[in-house]
Amino acid sequence: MKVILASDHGGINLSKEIASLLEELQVEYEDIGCNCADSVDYPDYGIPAAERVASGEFDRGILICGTGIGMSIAANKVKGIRAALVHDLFSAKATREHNDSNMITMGERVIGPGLAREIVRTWLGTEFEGGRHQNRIGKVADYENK
Ligand SMILES: O=C(CO)[C@H](O)[C@H](O)[C@H](O)COP(=O)(O)O
Repeated sequence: MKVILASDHGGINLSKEIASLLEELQVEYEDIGCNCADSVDYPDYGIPAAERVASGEFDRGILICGTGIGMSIAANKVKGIRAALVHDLFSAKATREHNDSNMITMGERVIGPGLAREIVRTWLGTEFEGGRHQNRIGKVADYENK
């Protein structure tokens, strides 16, 4: 599995934590930044990351900002992206099983690194259930393709 990782300045510390988790798990990943202390704009990182998931270059993406909300809004504008804002373990599992989410977003100002690491571990390790959920995400895709 190939994962793309991105953050704005509000998510930089958590992003480094998640990068080290991906290394521990031996997951192939690319960190596209921001890797900076300066204030930046989350769409400048979230949208390019989402485009690279939508194109098939990466299987999954992890986006981090202060709240996770800005990154979620931005990523979900990209056709083919199902980005879930996740701050608990139940949602991390459910959004893979039910939504086949291909990106998650988290907020460094919302949760600590221990929970964030468990969320990523759970999300990466959970399969989509298909069935009735396939019909539902299909309806979203149909709307997106109109
Ligand atoms: O978009 C966001 C809020 O939904 C992100 O959390 C940003 O990281 C946040 O807005 C950045 O805020 P700052 O005051 O410019 O650091």
